[in-house]
Amino acid sequence: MTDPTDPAGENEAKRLEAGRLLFAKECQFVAGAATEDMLPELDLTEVAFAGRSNVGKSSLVNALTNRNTLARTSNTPGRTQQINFFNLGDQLHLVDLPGHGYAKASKQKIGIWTELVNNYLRGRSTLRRVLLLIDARHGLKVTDREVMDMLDVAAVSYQIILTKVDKSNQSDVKSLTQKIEAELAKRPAAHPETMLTSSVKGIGIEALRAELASLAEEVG
Ligand SMILES: Nc1nc2c(ncn2[C@@H]2O[C@H](COP(=O)(O)OP(=O)(O)OP(=O)(O)O)[C@@H](O)[C@H]2O)c(=O)[nH]1
Ligand SMILES: [Mg+2]
Repeated sequence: MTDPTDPAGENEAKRLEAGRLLFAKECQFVAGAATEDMLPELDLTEVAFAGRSNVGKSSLVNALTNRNTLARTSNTPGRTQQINFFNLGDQLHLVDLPGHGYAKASKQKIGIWTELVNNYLRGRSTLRRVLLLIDARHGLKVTDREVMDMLDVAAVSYQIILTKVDKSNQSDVKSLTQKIEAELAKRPAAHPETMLTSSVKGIGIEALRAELASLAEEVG
């Protein structure tokens, strides 16, 4: 759709180029924190990938950075068991979180991860935005709304990212997006627009790179 404030699409082209440039930079694993005292220094702007187990957080980090094995992925919910930090070109930390909610792990382990993740999300001063990933087939679940409530209370900015859109038909994805936007509109703060992605098909990846580049640039 043509943006009336950018009829020739020049700003959009610039945004996409900034995304391409940022994500062409080297991306390196920095730290895996299983406890709060293992979190790295507060030296870079951070964007965190949150959401239920198996929603595709680690896959999205890999798709964005164009690396198959940077973040480990699996069919089994509960693959990521610590907070993994990746340094992208010394400009941004991409933060891959363990899943909220159901995972094939013990109750005790899930409790420990949930507390670690929630404390990170609520209390990290360099955390610029949380990408809350939602499986496009399933929509918002109780645990997602709990995370949204927590972030609203903590005044942390979050953006809904629908994942695995390759597995749904377009009209279902469209109506889910509208439903989510309507729900977001009732919440206390404004939230960036919901984005649609598929790590497998590469859908929405360029657009999300551009979005994250704009966050990396806004430091200061
Ligand atoms: N079809 C399809 N499958 C996907 C997509 N993204 C991820 N998957 C698959 O979904 C499964 C889970 O992906 P992960 O990236 O490990 O999910 P996660 O959210 O990191 O999971 P946890 O670390 O367990 O919380 C894997 O089998 C992926 O191959 C996608 O866009 N499309
Ligand atoms: Mg993972």
